[in-house]
Amino acid sequence: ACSSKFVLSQMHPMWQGPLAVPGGDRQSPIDIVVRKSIFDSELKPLVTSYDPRTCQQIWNNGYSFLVEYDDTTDKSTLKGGPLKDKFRLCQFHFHWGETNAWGSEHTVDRKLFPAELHLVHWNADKYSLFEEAVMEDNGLAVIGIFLKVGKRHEGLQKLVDALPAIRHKDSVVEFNRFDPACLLPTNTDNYWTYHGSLTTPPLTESVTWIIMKQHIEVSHDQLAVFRSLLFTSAEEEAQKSMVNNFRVQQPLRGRAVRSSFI
Ligand SMILES: NS(=O)(=O)c1c(F)cccc1F
Ligand SMILES: [Zn+2]
Repeated sequence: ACSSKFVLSQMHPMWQGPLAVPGGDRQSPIDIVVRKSIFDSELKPLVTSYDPRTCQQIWNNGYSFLVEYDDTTDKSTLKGGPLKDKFRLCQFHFHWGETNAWGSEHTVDRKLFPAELHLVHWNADKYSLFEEAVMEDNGLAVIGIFLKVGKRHEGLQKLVDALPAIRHKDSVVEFNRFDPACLLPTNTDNYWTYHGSLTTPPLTESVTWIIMKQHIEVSHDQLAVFRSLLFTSAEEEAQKSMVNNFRVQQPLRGRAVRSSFI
């Protein structure tokens, strides 16, 4: 699975990261200005094919919590949409705030959501490992899904129930048979797409972002459990609650944001 050692390299909750990234003209996240996005009729519907049996573990990496999948075969894949190649799911994780007023990384016409889900995939047609793909400009495809507070998300509850076991940084528990498809919105045909970067170190500009127009709903209590996680390990004295683990928005630098819908 794609061990996100990359994310380990930063600890600070309101991580701002290096001010300038070498050649950083396609950084993420960004604000999506709807009226400036360009409808592209060539954009296809997304094709996801996820096998819950490839779900392996859930762990706290000191920045977010990750659900990791076995990406040694083509069992859980993403294709279609803006993508030419077939991508393998390696992990999904979230970003959230200390209150419901903010927490997402991307925004839509400056609208902030309380949280954002990222499903991370790498280009298995061109590369053989996540660690390799992450350095290439067509290496990764990340689906971004906004969370809103509302009714309880039944599918998410299994994941929420596992969080107390990984309260501290570097804790991991076995986690099987979770189908990430249950976290997708009902409509996955409407999305924005643009070329960007990882939003955590090493910030490599290797990501085709696919941001869903339709959000999913989770309950206030489910989100509160996210905030019960800690940035700090069991050994550390001061416990810091894991909140505001999002990056600040980055300049568009002339990039086009395309939409799959009018
Ligand atoms: N946030 S993000 O989706 O850009 C991301 C990745 F794609 C890969 C690893 C860590 C990470 F945080
Ligand atoms: Zn992310």
